[in-house]
Amino acid sequence: MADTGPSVMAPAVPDPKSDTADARPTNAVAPGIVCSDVSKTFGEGSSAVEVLARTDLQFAAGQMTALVGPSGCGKSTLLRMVAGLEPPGTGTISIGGASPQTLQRQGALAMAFQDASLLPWRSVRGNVALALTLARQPADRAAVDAMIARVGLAGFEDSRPAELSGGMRQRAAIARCLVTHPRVLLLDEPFGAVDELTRARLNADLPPLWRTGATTTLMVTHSIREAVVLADRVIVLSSRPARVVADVAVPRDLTPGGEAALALEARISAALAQGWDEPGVAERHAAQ
Ligand SMILES: Nc1ncnc2c1ncn2[C@@H]1O[C@H](COP(=O)(O)OP(=O)(O)OP(=O)(O)O)[C@@H](O)[C@H]1O
Repeated sequence: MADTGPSVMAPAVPDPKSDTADARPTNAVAPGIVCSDVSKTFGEGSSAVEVLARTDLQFAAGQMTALVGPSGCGKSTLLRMVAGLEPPGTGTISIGGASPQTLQRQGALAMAFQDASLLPWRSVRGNVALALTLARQPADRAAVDAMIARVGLAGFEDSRPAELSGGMRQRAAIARCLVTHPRVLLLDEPFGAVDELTRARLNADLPPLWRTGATTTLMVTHSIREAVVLADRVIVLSSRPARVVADVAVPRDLTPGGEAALALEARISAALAQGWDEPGVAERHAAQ
C-alpha cells in the first residue's frame, strides 16, 4: 500500500475563504460516484509508472463496492483519487455532481486505512470527537459515546490506543469515521492488520453500521471472501496498469460460505488470476 497518510482522513478543516465553507451535510442521501476517463501515472519519462489505465467506473448511491486486485495494481491510488487526496492524471471524478474536495469540505467523506493509527495521545473518546470537530459538527459527548458503544467499545472511552488490541483499534477507527455520518466512506484494507478471527468478528459487527443505504462505500480488500461477505458489488482489477477485468454483483441475500457464495468467490478468484497473468496487459495499455 502506498503512503496512506493519516489513518482516518477526517474531514478537512474548512477553508473560510471557500464559498462552500459553510456547507454542511444537509441530508443523509448517499451520492453516486462517477469516474470518467480516469487514469493515473506517477513520474515522467523513463521513470513513469502507469498505475491506472483510462477507466470509466460508476458506483451506485448507497452501495458498498469492494475493489480487489494484485498488490501494487493501484487500488489505494484509486481510493485516494476518489478522496481528493491525489489528482487524476486524466479524466474527472464526480461525487453526487460535486468534486471530492467539495465533499471533504462538507465533512461528508471519511476514509479509514489498514493501520488504524489513531492519535496515540488521545483517548478513544478524544479520537472520535476530533472527527466531529474537523467536520465542524458539534462534538456532542453523548453522540460520541453512543458511536463508541455501537462499535462494541463501551467502557473503553478513556483508553489510549496503546491500551487496546488491534481489533479494538480498528473499531475505534471505524467509529471515528462513522460518527460524522459520512455520505461517502472509503475503507482501505480496514481489517487487514488483524487476525482472521478478529477480522471475521469485525466483518459481522461493523458493516450493518454503514449498510443503511445512506452511505456510498468503497472498500479495498485482499480477501475475496471478505469482499463477497460485505459488498454489493466486487470489482476485480488487473495488475498494473489496472483495468477492470470483472464486475460482479453480489446478491444481498447470499449465505456466507454457502454454495452461491463459494461460486462467486471462485469466479472472482479466476478473474483475479486472469488479470494477474494475462500476458501483454501492460503493453496493451502502454500503447493506448
Ligand atoms: N505518490 C506516489 N508516487 C509514486 N508512486 C506511487 C505513489 N503512490 C503509489 N505509487 C505506486 O503506484 C503503484 C500502485 O500503488 P497502490 O498503493 O495504489 O497499489 P495497491 O493496489 O493499493 O497495493 P497494495 O494492494 O499492495 O496495497 C505502486 O507501484 C506504487 O509504488
